[in-house]
Amino acid sequence: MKVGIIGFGRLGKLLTKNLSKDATTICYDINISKEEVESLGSKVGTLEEVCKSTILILCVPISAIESIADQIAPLVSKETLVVDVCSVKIHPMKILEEKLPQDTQILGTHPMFGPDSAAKSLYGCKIVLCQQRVSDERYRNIKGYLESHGLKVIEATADEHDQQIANTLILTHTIGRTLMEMNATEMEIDTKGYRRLLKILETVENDSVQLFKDMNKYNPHAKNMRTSLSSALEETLASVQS
Ligand SMILES: O=C(O)C(=O)C[C@]1(C(=O)O)C=C[C@@H](O)C=C1
Repeated sequence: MKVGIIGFGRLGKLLTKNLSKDATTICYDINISKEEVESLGSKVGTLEEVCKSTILILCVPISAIESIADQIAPLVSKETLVVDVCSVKIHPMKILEEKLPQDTQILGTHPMFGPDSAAKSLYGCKIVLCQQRVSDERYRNIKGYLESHGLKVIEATADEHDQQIANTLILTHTIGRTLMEMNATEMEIDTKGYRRLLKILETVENDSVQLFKDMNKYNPHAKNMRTSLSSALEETLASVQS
């Protein structure tokens, strides 16, 4: 089995490192270091070459999915299963369904881990699968592979995913970015609770502003979460002023 990976950013590197232990992998990005790819057990390929893989994983920013779909549409073979790993699910799956040839299979996934939370191992990490345009057999094989590596598979529709992730991941990143904006840092006189609050930064501060903007922009449930967060904060602040 050959796995192609488009996008050699933070998540692309993590997936390359882990998948290369079990499969032949091939990576493509506009700017890519041959040495770094090879150090992870993979090799660099052209866009045409990665598109011929059995499984093609798109590790690109959410806002780049549309242009990547346009680029790969004429190149993917009928046998290729295209997998997206975006932090939102309705948007990329809709785009891929519209843009890719009808007989190309598509699997929506959201690995709920990254280089910070899964630096040592993927064991026990969660991944969401949205079985929308993929055969039962392929879906079962992928689910089995993930579970055999200790991953906890959560099956959901794209809408269920986006609703819950708005109130979990996006809320966390919003609070984390707010703490960063306040320059919150360890102090001599602080508490265990405060240190626990700062822990949020460990999974947020290394992620790009682009990811934060995209996860908000492309999740139709994010606005509701932001509205309830902001009114809850107002209520809380108002309660100490009265
Ligand atoms: O572990 C990390 O590096 C992450 O930032 C992963 C993280 C998170 O914030 O927990 C970030 C984006 C995702 O789509 C899922 C998980």
